[in-house]
Amino acid sequence: MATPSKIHFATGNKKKLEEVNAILAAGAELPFEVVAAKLDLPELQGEPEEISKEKCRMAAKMVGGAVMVEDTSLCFNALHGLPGPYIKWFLEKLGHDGLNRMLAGFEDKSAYAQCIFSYTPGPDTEPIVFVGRTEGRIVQARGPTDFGWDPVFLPDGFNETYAEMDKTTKNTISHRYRSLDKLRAYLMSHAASK
Ligand SMILES: O=P(O)(O)OP(=O)(O)OP(=O)(O)OC[C@H]1O[C@@H](n2cnc3c(O)ncnc32)[C@H](O)[C@@H]1O
Ligand SMILES: [Mg+2]
Repeated sequence: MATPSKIHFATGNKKKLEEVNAILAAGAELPFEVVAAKLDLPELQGEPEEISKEKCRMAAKMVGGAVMVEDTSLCFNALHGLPGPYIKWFLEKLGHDGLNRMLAGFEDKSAYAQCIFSYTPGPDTEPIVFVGRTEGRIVQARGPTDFGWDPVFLPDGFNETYAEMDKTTKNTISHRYRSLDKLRAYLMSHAASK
């Protein structure tokens, strides 16, 4: 189905919205407009791709139009991918220090951040999924604490945590950038030619 002129980004997270806007603004001019829909969507459980699609279907019903949603996981390799989609609660209950302590008994501190965008042009269409990953490791918290687990995630190839680095740098290497870039390419290639 052709890309509509207006797509709702359904999220309750202001920081995600800021990054999505910044990432999209840094690229080519878009043939569609992204508008924020502050919906309080349930935190579903299950496999990440299924969670994301179901959330997208629910949001599309609520807004009655085209929707994109996004879910972010933080996966520790020593724990076979956990906390994964449950990172929100682990962070809330344990804090940055607790996330480090979870890995205290393991030599392997490697982790990856994963972002899944789902998009649907409307409530009656099956959502499609775009996955982006950034590899790194878990370190003691460094940098500003205004966005989730940014202070404890050190992306591979960098000496600064997500929290310490420039926003513009994070937005060219992040899990969010990598999945949103795929969604953007899809939307651009499906835009009706004028
Ligand atoms: O309404 P939604 O879009 O679901 O927003 P949310 O805050 O509930 O977000 P998630 O369900 O995706 O949960 C992911 C958790 O990881 C945090 N998070 C998401 N993206 C992040 C990023 O790029 N850096 C650090 N923390 C992030 C976020 O604050 C949550 O605690
Ligand atoms: Mg959520």
